[in-house]
Amino acid sequence: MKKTLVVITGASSGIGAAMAKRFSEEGHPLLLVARRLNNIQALNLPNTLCREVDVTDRVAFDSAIKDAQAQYGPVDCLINNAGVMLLGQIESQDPAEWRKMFDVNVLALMNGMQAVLEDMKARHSGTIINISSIAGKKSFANHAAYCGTKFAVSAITENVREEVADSGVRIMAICPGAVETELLGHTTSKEIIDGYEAWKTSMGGVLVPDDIARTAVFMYTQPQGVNIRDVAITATRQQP
Ligand SMILES: NC(=O)C1=CN([C@@H]2O[C@H](COP(=O)(O)OP(=O)(O)OC[C@H]3O[C@@H](n4cnc5c(N)ncnc54)[C@H](OP(=O)(O)O)[C@@H]3O)[C@@H](O)[C@H]2O)C=CC1
Ligand SMILES: O=CCS(=O)(=O)O
Repeated sequence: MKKTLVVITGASSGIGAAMAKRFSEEGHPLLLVARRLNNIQALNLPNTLCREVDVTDRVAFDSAIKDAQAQYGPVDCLINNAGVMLLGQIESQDPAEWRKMFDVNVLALMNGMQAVLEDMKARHSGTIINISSIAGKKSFANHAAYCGTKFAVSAITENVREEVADSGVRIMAICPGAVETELLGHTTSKEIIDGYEAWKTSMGGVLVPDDIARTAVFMYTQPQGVNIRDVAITATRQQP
């Protein structure tokens, strides 16, 4: 059977890059988007359109999806993975940091959902996987704004799931705990980064991106009539 188009945002590193490799191994044509075009091109995956897109640019995001559909047919799976984590305390954090997190983690994710949902509903098929976080289920030190974005992602995912369930379209969330990626590197407080690294060491290491990639493939490859709504996945030794 012909494999269908999978779109992955934030595929230039970490979890997104790992998912790109896994879905490509499954034989899917891909649209990979991120700002670092070199990184996604360097994955060198077959049947893959790589586009330099800032997901907060709705027009550019839509246009990349249209181009991929012209080449590979309808989007059967959209993975909204692009995200930023700028840890800090509300009393002292630069508001530009939380604005950026809400723009990328929440508003761009909604843009992505809107770009593909109408067509998926009309076809009575399709899957959207939103990458939320364990920080979308509970609070963590220095995570107030980030948790706000991920609680929003989880809430939007569940709400839209109900809205489109009757059409046969699946909406899923994956909520990872700490994963070894570049994510922490954008936080501006060295003290917070050091504390987070010490926490990771204290649990003997964390998940690797492929742990999440395998999870996404497992969820997606269930029959269309089966929707694994929400998966929380953490290192066994992660306590909170
Ligand atoms: N690592 C972890 O511990 C956890 C991560 N997550 C979530 O997983 C997702 C992936 O993060 P992870 O792999 O860890 O981190 P990385 O920093 O390695 O990857 C983040 C990805 O998002 C992309 N991105 C960021 N901003 C934009 C933008 N404006 N437009 C397009 N792409 C963008 C980056 O690409 P580029 O810079 O090239 O644009 C990059 O590919 C995020 O949503 C994160 O919140 C959830 C729980 C745990
Ligand atoms: O999303 C990030 C993972 S954690 O910091 O909440 O564990």
